[in-house]
Amino acid sequence: MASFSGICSSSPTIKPGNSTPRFINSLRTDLVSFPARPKLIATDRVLNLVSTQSVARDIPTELSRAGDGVLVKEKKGLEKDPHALWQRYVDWLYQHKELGLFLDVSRVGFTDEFVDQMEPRFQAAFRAMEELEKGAIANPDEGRMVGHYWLRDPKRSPNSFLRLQIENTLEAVCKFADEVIGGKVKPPSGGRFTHILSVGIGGSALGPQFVAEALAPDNPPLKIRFIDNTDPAGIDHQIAQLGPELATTLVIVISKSGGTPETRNGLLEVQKAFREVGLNFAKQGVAITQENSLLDNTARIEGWVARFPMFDWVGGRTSEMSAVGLLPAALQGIDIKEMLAGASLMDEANRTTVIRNNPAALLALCWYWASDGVGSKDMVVLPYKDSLLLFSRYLQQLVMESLGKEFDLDGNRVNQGLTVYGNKGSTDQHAYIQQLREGVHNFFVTFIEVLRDRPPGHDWELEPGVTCGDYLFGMLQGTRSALYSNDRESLTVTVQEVTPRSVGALVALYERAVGIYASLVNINAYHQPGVEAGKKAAGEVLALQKRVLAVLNEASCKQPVEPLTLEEVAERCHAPEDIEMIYKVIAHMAANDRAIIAEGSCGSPRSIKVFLGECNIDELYA
Ligand SMILES: O=P(O)(O)OC[C@H]1O[C@](O)(CO)[C@@H](O)[C@@H]1O
Repeated sequence: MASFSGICSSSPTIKPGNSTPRFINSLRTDLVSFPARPKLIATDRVLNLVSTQSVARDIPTELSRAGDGVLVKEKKGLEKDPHALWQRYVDWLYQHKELGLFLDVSRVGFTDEFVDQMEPRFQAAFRAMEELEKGAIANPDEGRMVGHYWLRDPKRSPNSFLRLQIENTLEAVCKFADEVIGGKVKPPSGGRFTHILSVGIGGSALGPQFVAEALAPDNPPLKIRFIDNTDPAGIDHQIAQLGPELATTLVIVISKSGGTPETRNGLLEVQKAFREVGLNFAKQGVAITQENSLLDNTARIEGWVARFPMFDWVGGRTSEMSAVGLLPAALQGIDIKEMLAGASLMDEANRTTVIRNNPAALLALCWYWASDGVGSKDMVVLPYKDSLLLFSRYLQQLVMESLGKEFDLDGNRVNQGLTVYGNKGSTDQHAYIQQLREGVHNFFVTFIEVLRDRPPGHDWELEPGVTCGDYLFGMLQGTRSALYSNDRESLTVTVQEVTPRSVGALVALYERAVGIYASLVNINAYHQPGVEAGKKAAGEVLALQKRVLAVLNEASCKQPVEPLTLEEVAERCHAPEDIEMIYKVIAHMAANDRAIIAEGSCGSPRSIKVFLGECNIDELYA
């Protein structure tokens, strides 16, 4: 059995100090400070953003003419003259020849003055990005470097150790994938691995899910399934769908921290399923995680088939080009080197400091304009291609977990963010486009267009001169025009084809746009402190549930059994203030036959008397 323990365990821990990090914060002396929560004052053709805070000295007079503390952004009506609009289209059209990628921002109404006014902020953002790529501590709260750009261009790593880590991991991923596909690494039952069951959540699932949907061939060497939740029925479904092929399934458990509860639960459930049919999980398990995490240690001690590293300096939501995204992709026969090449080319294009030549900066400019730099409008992402269906879901985490922040880098409460949702065109035309065209005006659209309809030689005309793909094209163009004519702004990203290269480029484009936009609005894009609150609260609920169980158990062991009211349970738990949560815990247990409602019903909480079906004496005296 191939062992990759060398890759995962021999690396010394990299301390930020090893790479002479610079603090991005120190760069920000020349950044403007931003309005915390601008009050919007709309006039006929002018929208004034009145800051509750100071604006920087370098805001051009045009913007700050209303006086200190006031940012005035002119919003003219959208250009409707066809000739002027065509000129705008031509003037602003961005093309990346080698990638076959275009970006059209002509249907976003920013003015030349606005671009000029934003110029100093963009230059500061470009400098911050340059420092980040050199190894600065770009995630100051967590004291971490942010290195996902090095994954596709390892020579940009701040030191040779990191470079080697990246290169070795890529080599190991390719070798392992070749050996699995070629049958050298095989399941204990013999034959070949036929399936992947990926267990992970958030950034440890969304990238692999998006890429599988976008790029996996119709008959991949290994078919992939995902467990990305702690929903037992969902987990059972995935395992049931595998059926006897569980014996030829490679289970890849992905977790940067190695301690995410949903992923741990998924792993325990899968291990149970293996035990039940007499399979040895360790012989089919692969871990992708940080060195010495709980998951890493479990995999090492239990002797799993392989372990691959997840680096401290790669965030979950930007991990698609690490082993997290590359291993599942390679096992599905996707050309991961092409994905990396596409991302690298896009990164290179995004290093220019000329806004109009920098596609990520153009995106950030449009986001800022459309949402007033405070997330006042939502971003609707509409790929007109079924295989890109999950792009909007992938972007939802990338953008919202990165930009949705309560405080800016100076500690001001800003409640920033940019809401992302979407599905696909033209399907959504028959769902919510009605509201986009005519209803509440709280969004801008990003169309994702793919020029190639089908592989060459497969197209046919379903009516004279018109193919199925022409309809899709027509729907996209029609929707774009119809929205614009009603003053709904949109931008369009066009790629020639959905290939590993273009998908890599799309991922890199949005990763950089998020980074630049975060600089523009002065927030840390690389941490997620808000997620902790929900996790902590979930832990408290489960702790309360254990107390409830102990109380009910004690009452249920009495002779005769003593059914308790909710008030009695709450009192015996010493948690009268948690009575509502206690009710919910009991209702959930009752729905799952783990508690018995002796009197009353869950619809009338005050009427309930409850006990446990079984008395656990051992627990009582534990
Ligand atoms: O890879 P992990 O550590 O299991 O985390 C999964 C996800 O959970 C989060 O930390 C937020 O809950 C995401 O940022 C991350 O992608």
